[in-house]
Amino acid sequence: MPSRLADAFRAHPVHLQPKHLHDFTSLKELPDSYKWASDEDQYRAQPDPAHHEPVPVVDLSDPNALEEIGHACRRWGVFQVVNHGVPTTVLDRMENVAKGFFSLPAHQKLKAARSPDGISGYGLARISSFFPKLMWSEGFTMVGSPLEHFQRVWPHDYTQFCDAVEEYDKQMQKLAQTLMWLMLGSLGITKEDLNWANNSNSTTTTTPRGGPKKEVAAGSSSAAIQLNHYPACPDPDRAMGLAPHTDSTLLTILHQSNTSGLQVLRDDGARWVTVPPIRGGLVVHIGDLLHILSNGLCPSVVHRAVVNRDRNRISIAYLHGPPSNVRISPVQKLVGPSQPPLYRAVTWNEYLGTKAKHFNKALSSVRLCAAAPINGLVDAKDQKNNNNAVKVG
Ligand SMILES: O=C(O)CCC(=O)C(=O)O
Ligand SMILES: [Fe+2]
Repeated sequence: MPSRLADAFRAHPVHLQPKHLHDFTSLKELPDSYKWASDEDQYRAQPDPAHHEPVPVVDLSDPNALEEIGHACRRWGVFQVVNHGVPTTVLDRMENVAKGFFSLPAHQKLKAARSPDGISGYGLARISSFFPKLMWSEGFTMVGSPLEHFQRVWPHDYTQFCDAVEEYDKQMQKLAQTLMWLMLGSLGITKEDLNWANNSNSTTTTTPRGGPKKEVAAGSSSAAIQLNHYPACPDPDRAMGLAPHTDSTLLTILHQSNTSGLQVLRDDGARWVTVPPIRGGLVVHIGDLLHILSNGLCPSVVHRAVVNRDRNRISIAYLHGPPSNVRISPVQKLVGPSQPPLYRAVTWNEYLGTKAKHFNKALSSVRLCAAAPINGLVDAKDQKNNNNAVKVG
């Protein structure tokens, strides 16, 4: 089993490479390879109902924040946070890094291409290989320092971009820890209940730009930063920005630019609900590992990104996971004679490998008990014959 996050996909190389990406800006019509139609009807971009109950917004400075987070975690698996302490300037600076990178000509971006079995770099969404059609997006993943990639792309002014990422990472680490303990606290779980979490304060993703690689302290949590770009699309109703999925994290903190596109699945798969961008606000998703840790009490939210006709969209996901050596299993406190453990123990790396192999069936593949809730998702390849497949709209 790989012990470093960066090695999680070694055994599962992807065959769709960045060279398969089109130059989106030159396309005046949607090519067939991007048309999600007929067989993929369930995944077609559809408007969501205007008056659906909105995704909860939690003000972290509100004395009721813990209670509201508890409610959102159990009922939604997603919420937005405001007054979270991360300065808007830090978010804006990071958004500018993403905009700067994605607006480069294709040959420049390809200098930072992700290798087939690697985790970091520029490329198509990894989940693309599970679908017969391509997604209208491009991404850049950072695990560890982006220094090498940035030097290749911006040989003269990479430092300002590295600095923005480093500051973003620092702020997100802090917020992720705060949110994690609020989410767990709302379930009655304390630091004493998770021995691995006691010394996991010093987390690190990126390293200082010029300096030596920071050693990751034993017990420190791991993370990745994912930049996503969804260019304006000539036929948004037939395209898909990012197909429905759950995140393989404990939790994900998502910053979205001021263009909407993120949707979460609600009402047992009946409806997609848009998560509107809030200036300075951040979206928090529960990932599969927190779902496992909570013994199924908190759903890992199924979400997707749709695209727009006239506007580019950027999103930045901070993917927060446990220390790579830690086995995540349902917390003892939440297990009892009437609540048997629903999942077996997995490390983050092991789970990422499972996800790379089984995609939306990964959670059920680590399930111990038939009663464990799964979120109604099925692999696109199985959809034709499956009556319980997600219905959109
Ligand atoms: O762009 C978005 O809104 C969603 C991004 C996302 O789900 C991801 O990066 O995992
Ligand atoms: Fe996601």
